[in-house]
Amino acid sequence: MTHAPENDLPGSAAERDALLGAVHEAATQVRERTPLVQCLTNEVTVNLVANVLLAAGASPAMVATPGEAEELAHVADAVLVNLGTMGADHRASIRSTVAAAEGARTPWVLDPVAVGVLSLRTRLAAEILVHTPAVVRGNASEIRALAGLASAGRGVDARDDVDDALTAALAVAGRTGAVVAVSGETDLVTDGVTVVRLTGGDPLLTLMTGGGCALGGLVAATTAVASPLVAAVTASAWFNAAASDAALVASGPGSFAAAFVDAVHALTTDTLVERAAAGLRVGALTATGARA
Ligand SMILES: Nc1ncnc2c1ncn2[C@@H]1O[C@H](COP(=O)(O)OP(=O)(O)OP(=O)(O)O)[C@@H](O)[C@H]1O
Ligand SMILES: Cc1ncsc1CCO
Ligand SMILES: [Mg+2]
Repeated sequence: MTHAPENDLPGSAAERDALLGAVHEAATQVRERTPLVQCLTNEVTVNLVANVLLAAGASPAMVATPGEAEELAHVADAVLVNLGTMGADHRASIRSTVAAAEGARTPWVLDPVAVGVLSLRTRLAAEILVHTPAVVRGNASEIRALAGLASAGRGVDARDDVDDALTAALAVAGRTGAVVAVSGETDLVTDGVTVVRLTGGDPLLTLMTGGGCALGGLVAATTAVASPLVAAVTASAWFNAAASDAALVASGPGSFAAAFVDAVHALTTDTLVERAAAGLRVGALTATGARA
């Protein structure tokens, strides 16, 4: 079932306050519990993903070799699966690891990099989506492609608008049971009923390779300590606030990347929630488009 974006109606102040409280608790728990996040990520951005996870307070493990990746999925607190580069070993590990994570009830997050552009990864994404991911996190073009809608995607970067992806996000959430998080100038997070939009951040995030990949990593870390919806909202808010802080001191994309990792680390949970409150809108849908 799909919904028109205009059927997404504003939520109450109480719902918004409850979500902000849950964001505070989730960020606190990431730092207190240091979740072990197994990352099957791409060769381009692996270092940034690990550094952002460490800066946030999580413990990354880039364990992606067939034969041991599925073993760690039983022990890890969460798993990130990123389709950015598609070597044969990576594909084999992804298949066995998502099955292991599902069996062990370890939450896992899919980042469907460039799905819709290339058929090998598009087929792999469809194949693994049946293994109950907690969150699917991608840009608007990727989420549209996952839903089987026409997408303007050409490479790893989005060519579609986040608001155009709401219908697609709802379709993917309905089909997989996952929370869907769409990143862009405004981020959108939905479980198929609640729709959260977050503004903030900085365009410099798009000139640093791996912004989306690292966001997927932080979403995964947070699924270890919070519900998938709260995890995706917390990670998005954390990125938006840290990017704004980093942009104040950076002189370009290179220094921004270093400043961004510093800002992820420096952000207090109180400040994170204050900044999230300034850029967060909560809405809800029902099957008929009426207020839930
Ligand atoms: N125009 C923008 N202004 C502010 N923040 C943005 C903008 N575009 C994207 N972002 C932020 O950048 C981060 C990464 O999102 P993006 O949509 O670029 O992911 P992606 O396309 O998957 O990136 P990647 O290149 O890592 O694959 C998110 O936190 C998002 O909110
Ligand atoms: C640039 C690039 N190419 C394959 S994966 C990747 C990182 C952004 O998704
Ligand atoms: Mg991406």
